[in-house]
Amino acid sequence: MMNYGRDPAVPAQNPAIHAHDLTVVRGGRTVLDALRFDVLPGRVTGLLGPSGCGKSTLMRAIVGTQAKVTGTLDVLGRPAGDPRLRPRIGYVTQDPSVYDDLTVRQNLDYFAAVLHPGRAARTRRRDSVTRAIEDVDLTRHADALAGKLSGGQRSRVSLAVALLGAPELLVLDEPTVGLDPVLRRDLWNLFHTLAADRGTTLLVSSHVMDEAERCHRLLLMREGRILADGAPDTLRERTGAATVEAAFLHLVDEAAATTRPPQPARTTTEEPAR
Ligand SMILES: Nc1ncnc2c1ncn2[C@@H]1O[C@H](COP(=O)(O)OP(=O)(O)OP(=O)(O)O)[C@@H](O)[C@H]1O
Repeated sequence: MMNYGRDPAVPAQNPAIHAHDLTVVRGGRTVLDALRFDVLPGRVTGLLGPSGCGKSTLMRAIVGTQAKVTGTLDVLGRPAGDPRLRPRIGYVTQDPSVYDDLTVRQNLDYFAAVLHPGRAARTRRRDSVTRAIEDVDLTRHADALAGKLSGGQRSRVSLAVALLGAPELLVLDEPTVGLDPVLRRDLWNLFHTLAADRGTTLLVSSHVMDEAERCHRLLLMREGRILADGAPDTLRERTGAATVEAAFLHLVDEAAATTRPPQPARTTTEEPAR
């Protein structure tokens, strides 16, 4: 793995996520292979790589829902999966987790009641529901049934659920898939607002490389390994590439060149192919 070191613009802080030798085996296959990286607090970190490279598995490990995780994985200063982390982390999977027969507000009311139960928390629940709906720009649709919303709107309801408890860490698995360019831009603006105004740490996965340019920091993944981490500018400068996509391809070629096994010498005693 190539580590480009700390971004000089970022002060030394305890990482929000620290991984060392992080390995995950699924169905007998090593899906994450000895990963080592830090995610800085209060920043938007993009987890980028092609489909199947292990992004969702890594996110599941971070939020504590993945089995067969070995090595070190600390999240907000505690081992991943520690029950005390649950209210501090918001996680949005690729499939929106909303009830179609409830309105947007009813969906959020339900999850808020799980998060902050009891009569005494009523005002807090109402305020956090209203704020979460505003955050994802669904105020106009608050009373619409979730089942009648578009795919993009439904995924924003899921995001609103994750925002309810004002989590310190937001883990978002491909949140912009299927969204039109305007919504994608608005969501990225929201991510930056959350980081800047609330100090939230965001880890956002995508397989669309142009989204990389919107992140403070990047973790570039391929085939269960981290190819590089660093700020987009640093990655571009280090590889001499004009875009993060070109930098990624450069790093893929570089990694292939260093790991390619020596070619066996051709001999004349080989049996001819039939
Ligand atoms: N239960 C399983 N058993 C064996 N292999 C699995 C299992 N689940 C996932 N995998 C494999 O693990 C690898 C990583 O999957 P993962 O879902 O983490 O990738 P991803 O980068 O999130 O992909 P996508 O963007 O398509 O969701 C894939 O190659 C997948 O085939």
